[in-house]
Amino acid sequence: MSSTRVLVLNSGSSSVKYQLLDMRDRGRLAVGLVERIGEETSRLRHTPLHSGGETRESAGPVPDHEAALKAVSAELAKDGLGLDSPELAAIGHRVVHGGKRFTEPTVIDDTVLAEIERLIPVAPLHNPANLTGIRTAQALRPDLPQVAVFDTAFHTTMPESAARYAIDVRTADEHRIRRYGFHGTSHAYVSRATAELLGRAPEEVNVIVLHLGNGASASAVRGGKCVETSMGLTPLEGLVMGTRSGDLDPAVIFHLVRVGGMSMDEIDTLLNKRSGLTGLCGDNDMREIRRRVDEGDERARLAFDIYIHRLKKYIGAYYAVLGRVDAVVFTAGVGENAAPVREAAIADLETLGLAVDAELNAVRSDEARLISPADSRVAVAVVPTDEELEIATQTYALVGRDRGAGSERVGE
Ligand SMILES: Nc1ncnc2c1ncn2[C@@H]1O[C@H](COP(=O)(O)OP(=O)(O)O)[C@@H](O)[C@H]1O
Ligand SMILES: CC(=O)OP(=O)(O)O
Ligand SMILES: [Mg+2]
Repeated sequence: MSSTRVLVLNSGSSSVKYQLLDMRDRGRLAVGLVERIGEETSRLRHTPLHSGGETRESAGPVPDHEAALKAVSAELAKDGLGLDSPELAAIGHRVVHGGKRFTEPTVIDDTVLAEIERLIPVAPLHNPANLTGIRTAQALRPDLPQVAVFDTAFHTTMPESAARYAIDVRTADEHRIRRYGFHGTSHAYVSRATAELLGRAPEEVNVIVLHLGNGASASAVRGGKCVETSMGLTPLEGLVMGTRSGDLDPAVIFHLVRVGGMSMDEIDTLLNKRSGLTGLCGDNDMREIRRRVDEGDERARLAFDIYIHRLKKYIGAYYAVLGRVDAVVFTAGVGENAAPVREAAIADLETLGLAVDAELNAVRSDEARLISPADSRVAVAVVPTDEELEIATQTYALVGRDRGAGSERVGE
């Protein structure tokens, strides 16, 4: 029997998203999500697509990522898709921080694990969850290749002028302080899919990608290569996010220590978990914020305005970086679903050739689509991201290459 299936695990700080795909047709056999890991109210949602089966939901505490993965494994087994299947070729993992070293998908061994662990201080919300996902999967299937696909990889093409902070070079080099960028798998997939939507080759088009999920980042992609992105050493820099502040005068931190008497850990928590939309108005979900705005809630209105103001600044900046822009594209939970965010971010940018058609913008769809008027100089688009498909594709390509032609024949 040939092994053509890939399980993809996207372990976030408090969730695990997963997909099982058959790489012969890149079809999804099962998809699911474990949310609110570590809380009393954890929830698992599993859909066995291969059998057209109903979505199954279960609630109850899932204490950590190891327990989450075991629960996922049990759900898959119920559909005969368990991790023990000989049809499984590999497990692909999203790993958020790969530092400077990992520019390509990588088969995980002890050295790779050690490097992901070394990078925990610069991705404290993400790399520990990624590591637990990998270790638990290794324990369940020690014989199977596990592949890491790094969020940072796509951004390694950024020129030094964009990647370096203007601080003392020796200090920066000693501590490997530079801008790495994140969500790269999404930026790569979406920029390519945008070129396809425009009917042009990726090498020909310049795109500004706005990945607006819970974490949010923008990138400027010239001819298929990233030249600038908004996240930096860590996923804290840049846009206003669900719970993260994004850009900030670094002196705010000195002030909070010296005048506010706060510890570094308290400030870390403040900026990563109690800031952004949550910090501004108490909610991080854009649906809830829009509902409150529509009811006339002033705090929610200000939070929304600050979110949009930052987004607009980045659109303008990346327009200038690229010089010529073919498309501005919205993706991820907010970008794909929140029409008011798209409308407000593009409003009053006609002089840049940017506009949104209200009717097209109001359409709800899972398809990649244009939302700019037909005569627009620059396309504005919504392109759903698919990090899991991209990770599966990269994982399968790598494992197929590594196994070589000979091993395929064994046992067939
Ligand atoms: N219909 C919707 N309208 C507005 N915002 C939405 C909608 N659906 C999802 N979102 C937003 O998308 C966010 C999650 O995006 P997602 O890309 O899944 O994030 P992550 O991968 O970081 O968990 C939610 O916090 C919510 O704000
Ligand atoms: C890197 C990052 O911010 O990821 P996420 O949006 O999944 O939190
Ligand atoms: Mg995401």
